[in-house]
Amino acid sequence: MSSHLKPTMAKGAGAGRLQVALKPGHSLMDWVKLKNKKGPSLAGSRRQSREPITKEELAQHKGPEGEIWMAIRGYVFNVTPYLDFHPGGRAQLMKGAGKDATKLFDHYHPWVNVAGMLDNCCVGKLAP
Ligand code: HEM
Repeated sequence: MSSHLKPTMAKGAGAGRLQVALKPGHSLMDWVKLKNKKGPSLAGSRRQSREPITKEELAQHKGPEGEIWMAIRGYVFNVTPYLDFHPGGRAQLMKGAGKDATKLFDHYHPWVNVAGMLDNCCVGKLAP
């Protein structure tokens, strides 16, 4: 095997990969189309509020019923519509439900542009 192929192999089929099979119609492209569709935002009940969100309010949105919220890098996102689109699966994403998941997020994929991918799901800023 030529050496330039090694990183792809390591990230792909090899051991330690936690990527799941997504349901049909739930690819990254499908998500981008859905989130960019004209219409109401995907932020859910609180609707991209200017009022910062406290840790207590965040903690009320951890399921199993209602919306699932998650704070990453200072912003709170309603990840409910994204659950079935997450390449790491629902269970992994749920680990951060109702809390500041920045550390978990950066542990698995610091390169993922959360603000770009979940812009339409942003509920507001996390209160300091
Ligand atoms: C508790 C929070 C989270 C955890 C524990 C988590 C975990 C994971 C895991 C285990 C994978 C599979 C990594 C692999 O390929 O082996 C993954 C992939 C991915 N996750 Fe998450 N994730 C979290 C939150 C998020 C959020 C909020 C987003 C939305 C922007 C996101 C977007 C992605 C993307 C795009 C991939 C594919 C990355 C790639 O293949 O380069 N994740 N995640």
